[in-house]
Amino acid sequence: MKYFEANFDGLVGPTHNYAGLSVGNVASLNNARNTSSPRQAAKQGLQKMKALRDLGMVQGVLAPQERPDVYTLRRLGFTGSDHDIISKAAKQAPAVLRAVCSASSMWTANAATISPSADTADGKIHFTPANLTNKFHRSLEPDTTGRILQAMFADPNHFAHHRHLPDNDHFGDEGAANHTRLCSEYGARGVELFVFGRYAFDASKPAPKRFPARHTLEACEAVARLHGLSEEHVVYMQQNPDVIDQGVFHNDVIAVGNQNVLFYHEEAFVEKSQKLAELQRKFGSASELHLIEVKTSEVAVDDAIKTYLFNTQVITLPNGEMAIIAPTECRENDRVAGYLEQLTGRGTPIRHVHYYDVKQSMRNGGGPACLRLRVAMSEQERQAVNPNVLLTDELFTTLNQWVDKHYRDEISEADLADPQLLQESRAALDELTQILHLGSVYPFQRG
Ligand SMILES: NCCC[C@H](NC(=O)CCC(=O)O)C(=O)O
Repeated sequence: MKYFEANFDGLVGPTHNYAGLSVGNVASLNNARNTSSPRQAAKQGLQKMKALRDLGMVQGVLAPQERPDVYTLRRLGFTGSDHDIISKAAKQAPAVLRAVCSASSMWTANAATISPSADTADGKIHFTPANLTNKFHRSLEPDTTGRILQAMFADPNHFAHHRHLPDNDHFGDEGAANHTRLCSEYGARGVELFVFGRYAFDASKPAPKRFPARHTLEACEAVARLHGLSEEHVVYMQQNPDVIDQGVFHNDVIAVGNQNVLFYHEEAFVEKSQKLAELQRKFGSASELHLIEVKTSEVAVDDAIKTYLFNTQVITLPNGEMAIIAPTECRENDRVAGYLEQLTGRGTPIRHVHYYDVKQSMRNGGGPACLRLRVAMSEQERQAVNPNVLLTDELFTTLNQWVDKHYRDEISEADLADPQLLQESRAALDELTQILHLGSVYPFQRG
């Protein structure tokens, strides 16, 4: 049977803005309070999705969330009509209003962790939404994410959905941004590499000092248990606390893998050689595992963070060759562009580099890899996916028209206080659930 990897990209929501919400994420803080363009952001995302589809990939769309989140404002004591609540929050708690307006669900690498059927005990694809506890604005995502994933992957014969882990920093879970599956081919059992920032229950272990480690070992272990993975096919690696302190808030800012390739920076991991040897052993010898290590002398951590060299997608094209999908920031940096140029000629499976402009997302610290959730699947499993979320030329046109109809050109901080934004957002999402046949996944549709 044919197996492949599908990418589900987050459609950027109508409230996309720069609120400086993510301490430890350098781009988010540097661009705080700048004016954003939701329309341009959504279109840049759609262009990348279309480009991957044109390369012959299976590409899907993951719907955004309802924002501003007035339900959370109600829980925080704001009362009255939705209009009143937003006005009061704008006056009394502007920082809270900014957080509940975030379109951060666009970074679907943080939506969930997914284990394909070849790896799980019951032969189903398993999904666990990430609880994203470390950032308030992101902790509002998991319930709706879970509903959207269930509406996309509904067939219980093929798909198993778990509830997100307990909402507490001890089980901080950032989803697939810290999870990499290595395998000889997509349909064969793989090794699932879980990367964490700290130990929740052992203060004697290394941890960053300046910026938070969002994801714990204990969260990784819980997800591996829920998904029915075998110990012999799982590796846990700790992120180097020093690079977290430089702004590597997720592993996908410093490493990316696909099939038999792991592309990572020299400084990415704690106990690197020992852990890579374990990975090598668990990977087995069905095919060669390519460990492509980028030295600090080739690209410094700082340049990797600025350009998102590792927040690239490494994809396998239909002809079996691999391509890197990079943000244009990589092409604009001489060192990084030079590195990528020579990489394609080095005899590794990576043969091509393609650059795309996702600047609206990059300014909040989200590159091409942050924008996508990967699901390795068989043709039979693909048949069980809600067909309306898979990108076609027609859906691409429909979604661009939908963006043109509903999205603002610009959003500044003051616009977040405009209650009209909630009405616009709900009207857009109501139409979107019809386009994507998702049913009533949003709180405003559920009464
Ligand atoms: N995987 C990339 C995630 C980027 C995301 N940025 C943000 O939420 C920034 C939002 C803002 O500052 O407006 C984060 O840090 O989790």
